[in-house]
Amino acid sequence: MAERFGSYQSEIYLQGFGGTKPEFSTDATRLESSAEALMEPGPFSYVASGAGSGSTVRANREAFDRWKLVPRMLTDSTDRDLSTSLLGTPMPAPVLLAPVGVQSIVHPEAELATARAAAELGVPMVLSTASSKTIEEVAAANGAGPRWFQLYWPNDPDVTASILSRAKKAGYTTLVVTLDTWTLGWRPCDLDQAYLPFLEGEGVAIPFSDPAFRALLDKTPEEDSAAAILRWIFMVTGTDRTWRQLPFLREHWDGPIVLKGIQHVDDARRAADAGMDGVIVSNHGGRQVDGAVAALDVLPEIATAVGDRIEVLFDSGVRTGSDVLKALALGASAVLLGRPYVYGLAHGGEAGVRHVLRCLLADFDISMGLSGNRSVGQLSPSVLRR
Ligand SMILES: Cc1cc2nc3c(=O)[nH]c(=O)nc-3n(C[C@H](O)[C@H](O)[C@H](O)COP(=O)(O)O)c2cc1C
Ligand SMILES: CC(C)CC(=O)C(=O)O
Repeated sequence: MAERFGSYQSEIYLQGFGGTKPEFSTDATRLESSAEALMEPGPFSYVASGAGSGSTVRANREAFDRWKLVPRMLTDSTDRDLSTSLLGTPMPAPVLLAPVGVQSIVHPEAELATARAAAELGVPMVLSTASSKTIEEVAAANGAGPRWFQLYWPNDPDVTASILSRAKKAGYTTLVVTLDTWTLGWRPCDLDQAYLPFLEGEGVAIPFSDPAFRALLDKTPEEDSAAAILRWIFMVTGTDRTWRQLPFLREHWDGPIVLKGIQHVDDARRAADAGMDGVIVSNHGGRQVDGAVAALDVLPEIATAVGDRIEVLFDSGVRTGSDVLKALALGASAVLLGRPYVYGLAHGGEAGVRHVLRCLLADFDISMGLSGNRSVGQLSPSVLRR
């Protein structure tokens, strides 16, 4: 029988029997509110806010609320199996940790804490290029855990090749290339505080430890960090990377490649035609284009168009076990979790991330069973009503 994540519920109730409440809330929304009280205003609003008026952040949630599950009874879903395998990565459940950069603004152990929590549960983490720790440090913390690497694509081929070869050597198996953030979105909450983590020297551990990047600088990052930071920002922003350059990534990465930030069905088709192995349907958690369509609203058409050719993953707005079920039923093969685990990190480092993951997996496990579903492969739009 597969691991029963739902047993976390009994664990919490049994502790309650002895008078002990869980250390952190089991609810993603309440965890966000308590994180606000814990964190400095700059870092909190950097994590929580979105682009412009926040309409896409809200749309991501509203899209989930429009779909309802229709539970079935007496289906004997006791012996359910949540496990799956994606692009060669075996997973205990169809859930990954989304790439989130600059985690040192949230907790001093940053991505190391996240990597340990993910490894303990066997949940793959996707390490961001904008990480506060190096590729190698995070791999060591993640140990035998599954790990993927997310690329913010530098316009210098030597730097790109060097970063990819470090990731490969350190055991990251799948490459996620983020396409939607070639410049930062218009984010009034951060602008009003003039808060940008990069400018405070956060999120540059990977370039600063990279020999190819360092070779380009007149002074080392230790001698002149401001110049090195600006050089890096200019290298990873701009529009000169297009579909035509994708073969370069294929030449320098021999594992699966997934394009993140796909929102139009024609871009998904183009990714499949270009020989990519998957796409992540995502609007970056509403952080880039204010007014962009909810990611869940474009998932079904993309899954229908390319789901038989490449893997279709999903993120933006996942908060509960039912959300995972809904995204899978609408065609995703797995979902990525963003902000909620960052709030877990803020509350309790590794233990906080572990708690958030265990809550999501327990909720998913229980919601699968109670709605009469035994395995993730069995989910289809027929379990939903709009
Ligand atoms: C603070 C923060 C930093 C992020 N950093 C990255 C990043 O470095 N690379 C990336 O591809 N996506 C990044 N994302 C986007 C996430 O990978 C993901 O798409 C998004 O958070 C999903 O939405 P959710 O937060 O509603 O779950 C970041 C998101 C947040 C909140
Ligand atoms: C360091 C940033 C570029 C991370 C990011 O993707 C974001 O803030 O949305």
